Amino acid sequence: MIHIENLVKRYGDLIALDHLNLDIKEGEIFGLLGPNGSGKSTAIGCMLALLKYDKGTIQIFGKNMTPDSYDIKKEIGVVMQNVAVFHQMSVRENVDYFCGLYVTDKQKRKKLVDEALDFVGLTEYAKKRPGKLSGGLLRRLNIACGIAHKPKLIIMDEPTVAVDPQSRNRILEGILELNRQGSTIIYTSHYMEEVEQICSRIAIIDHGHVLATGTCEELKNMIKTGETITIEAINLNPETLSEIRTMPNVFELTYEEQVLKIRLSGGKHNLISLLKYLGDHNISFGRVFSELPTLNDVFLEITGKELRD
Ligand SMILES: Nc1ncnc2c1ncn2[C@@H]1O[C@H](COP(=O)(O)OP(=O)(O)OP(=O)(O)O)[C@@H](O)[C@H]1O
Repeated sequence: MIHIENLVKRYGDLIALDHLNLDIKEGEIFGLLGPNGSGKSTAIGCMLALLKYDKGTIQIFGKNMTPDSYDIKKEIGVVMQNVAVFHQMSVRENVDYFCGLYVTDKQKRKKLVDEALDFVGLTEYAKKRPGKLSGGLLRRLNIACGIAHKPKLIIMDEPTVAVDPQSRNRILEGILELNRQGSTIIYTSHYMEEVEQICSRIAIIDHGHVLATGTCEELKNMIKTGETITIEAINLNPETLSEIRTMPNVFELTYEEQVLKIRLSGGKHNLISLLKYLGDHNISFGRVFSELPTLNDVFLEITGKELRD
């Protein structure tokens, strides 16, 4: 559905996209995951031909995307990071206006607008002005405006930023439903939990470059970390730390602010062995956590820094 090859975009001296390559298939919810400033919004702007780029090609539905590719654009729905609605119009009039850019038949549009309002749970607010809506409801209105014309491809740029948990869940559920109804979705976020929850495939990007692509499982299998064990323990001495470091499967150990963090490369019964070691050496400890790898671990291993930074 989308093929992006060697995309380069500069803002003056800054290289925002550095030979970005992406292939997105029909039916996917494709996550673009990267920290702030990694180039997600710029990539979207280029895909939509809203930004000029310096090098590379972008094909959507098998055709080159250009600013006047109206046949392609009418099949795309966009939900941008910043809420863009008209405050002097009602909720319903806003959705009707944006839907009207694609659908001229009034009867057909009425049905689509009703469906979109119902879909985002704003039917009861239809006559209200956007200024009367909470932040979460405003985001839902932004989504209704972008999807009412039932596009084949929906591009969402961080639609849940600064949204309360209830609206966030509603938005994520809505995205899954849109996908079930047949839309392919591109979803950008720096929240790894969201991406993990809804995306069928993910590209991790940093500095305008794709670092890894795959399903969540595939990405986690690319890294050495199989398990991370965290133990609260006070005043561990260097001898203890070096003994733990030599235990089977341990490949990294840190001890900061009385918290011991051990990364292990797979293996079984790691936690039991560690607790036995602490017990045998009369070392008292507080809370203990064992975690399977997250997308943050994938990012950390590839870049050496946290996704949350
Ligand atoms: N109009 C602009 N002029 C100059 N630099 C820009 C412009 N827009 C973005 N940048 C820079 O390009 C880089 C990529 O930014 P971009 O907004 O695409 O990243 P992002 O991953 O979408 O981040 P965020 O989640 O914060 O929106 C950043 O270094 C950013 O400061």
